[in-house]
Amino acid sequence: MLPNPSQKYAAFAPIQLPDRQWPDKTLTHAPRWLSTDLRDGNQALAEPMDIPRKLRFWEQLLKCGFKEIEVAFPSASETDFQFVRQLIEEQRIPDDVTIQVLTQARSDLIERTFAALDGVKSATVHLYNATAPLFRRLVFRQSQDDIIQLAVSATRQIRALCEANPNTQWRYEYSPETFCFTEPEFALQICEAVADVWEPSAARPMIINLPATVEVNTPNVYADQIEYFCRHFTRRHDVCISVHPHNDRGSGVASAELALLAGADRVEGCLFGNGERTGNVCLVTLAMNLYSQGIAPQLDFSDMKQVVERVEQCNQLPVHPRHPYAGKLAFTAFSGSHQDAIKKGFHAREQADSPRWEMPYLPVDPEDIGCSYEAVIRVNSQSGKSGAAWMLEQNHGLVLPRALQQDFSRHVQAKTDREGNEMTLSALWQLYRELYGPYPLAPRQLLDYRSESQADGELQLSARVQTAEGIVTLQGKGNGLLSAAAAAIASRFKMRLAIEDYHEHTLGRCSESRSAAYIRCSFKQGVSRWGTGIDNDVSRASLQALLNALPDGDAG
Ligand SMILES: CC(=O)SCCNC(=O)CCNC(=O)[C@H](O)C(C)(C)COP(=O)(O)OP(=O)(O)OC[C@H]1O[C@@H](n2cnc3c(N)ncnc32)[C@H](O)[C@@H]1OP(=O)(O)O
Ligand SMILES: CC(C)C(=O)C(=O)O
Ligand SMILES: [Mg+2]
Repeated sequence: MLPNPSQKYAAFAPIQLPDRQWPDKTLTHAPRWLSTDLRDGNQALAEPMDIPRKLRFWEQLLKCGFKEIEVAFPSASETDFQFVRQLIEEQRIPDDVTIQVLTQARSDLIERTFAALDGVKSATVHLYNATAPLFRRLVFRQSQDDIIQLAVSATRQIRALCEANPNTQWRYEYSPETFCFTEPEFALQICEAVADVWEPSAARPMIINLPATVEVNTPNVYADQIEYFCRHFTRRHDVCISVHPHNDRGSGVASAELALLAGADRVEGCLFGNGERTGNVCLVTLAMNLYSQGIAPQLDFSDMKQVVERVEQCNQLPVHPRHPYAGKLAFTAFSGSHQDAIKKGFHAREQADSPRWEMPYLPVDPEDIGCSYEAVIRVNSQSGKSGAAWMLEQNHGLVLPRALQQDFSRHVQAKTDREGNEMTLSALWQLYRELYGPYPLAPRQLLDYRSESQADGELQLSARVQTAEGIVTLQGKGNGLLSAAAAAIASRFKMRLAIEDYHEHTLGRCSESRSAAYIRCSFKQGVSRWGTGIDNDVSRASLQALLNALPDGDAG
């Protein structure tokens, strides 16, 4: 890279608009959406879609609720042409959906475009030509007047062809391609000239699409350009102003949002930001951003995973795991403090009587877009006590006491740090059972027990326990079941122990629920250990928890 890049790259001169209004506006409703996945998205693929792939994508777009879909550049290829024919001839276009097709301002290409559209009920014909100084000078080698003439005469031809086919409801879209680095006055001038030919009205709909063909500015500059255009365009109230941001600087979404504040009515883009170079603006992100602010986006992503799968299949490109709302990791927290806050958020939500979503770190409820809470918290060496506790609670119903969470977390931390891996749920559960029970077959498995109240108010316990050496019988007395059991263990296994902590809860909500018991015992030299027992009977669960808290072997 250059030590002084200014020798090579000139900074863009921002537009002068000191009385700009857009910074004080807020978004209150969804814009009109146009998906250009089958055109701008498609033209950016190494292997453009064949007709079956295009059809699958088309069905997906309908399912998501798109009402305007740019389906092809019919004069570009036989595939694109035939795709449009197939949609029309097989009557695949719902009455409330308008297809759009793109053409250059070249007479033969316009003819071919109309041939593709023959017999369609309604369609938008989209004409583009680049207007920026660099393109006028380098690509077209034409003056401003020549460039205006190119657009005007193509519009005349399009109008005539529309009028020659009155059975179709026609809409016309004009894009001064490269708008975002065209002189604002010239962009206005060419759009005025084109609109003078089309004569837009309610009966003759027109869309002026102002693309950020290559994103060259910060989004506020694009917003200024849009506001300037909207304020000065003579026929503003007769046209729909559309934006078409690309993402070269990574701010396509911000550009679209600020452009909407600045007066745009419509956004063109692609699902998950596919499109030329770094992509078109991502329509999923834009829609979900509105949704997260309580605004119905008029697009449906209730089954986000399915949409991702279908789009990946059609585009043959992966959706990034960190893609907003849709990536595999979009709702996942590995880090301890995030997990702790999310776990508290979910607990608070269970108690809350308001539907309001108030969740640390999660801007929307994953359930709304068909994602389970399973992937929300995952455990590795960056995780704290809450992560592992959450996974056990969600998947095994165990609500660990805080001190047990801390104890377990130390073991999880040591293991994940040592192995450098994420810990799966099954590995986590296995570690938990190894440390605390409940085992399928514990080293000391309670078989049965009897307890009797004594005249002195104490309880006499007799319990049979299966050990590796065979069945042993424990006998002890205490002022309750657990103290009797502790006395019995102390005498049978020759260990000193004291019960320091005891917790129990039911697993699940029905009356046949099982119980989980957690016990912490201290042994000599300050050693303490936890055990967990699960049983249909709470007393058996407690006794087993106590047995599971004992150290291996007979030495205490
Ligand atoms: C920003 C965008 O996404 S714009 C859309 C871009 N999409 C595509 O290009 C995909 C489909 N395109 C194609 O298949 C081909 O480019 C075609 C069929 C349209 C045209 O192919 P060709 O006739 O071989 O021309 P080519 O693609 O090289 O186009 C360049 C010529 O078109 C001219 N041109 C470029 N854009 C336009 C336009 N919008 N209107 C009129 N002429 C144009 C160029 O100045 C150049 O003219 P020249 O040959 O006299 O120098
Ligand atoms: C054809 C136009 C709208 C385009 O795709 C662009 O400018 O990016
Ligand atoms: Mg584009």
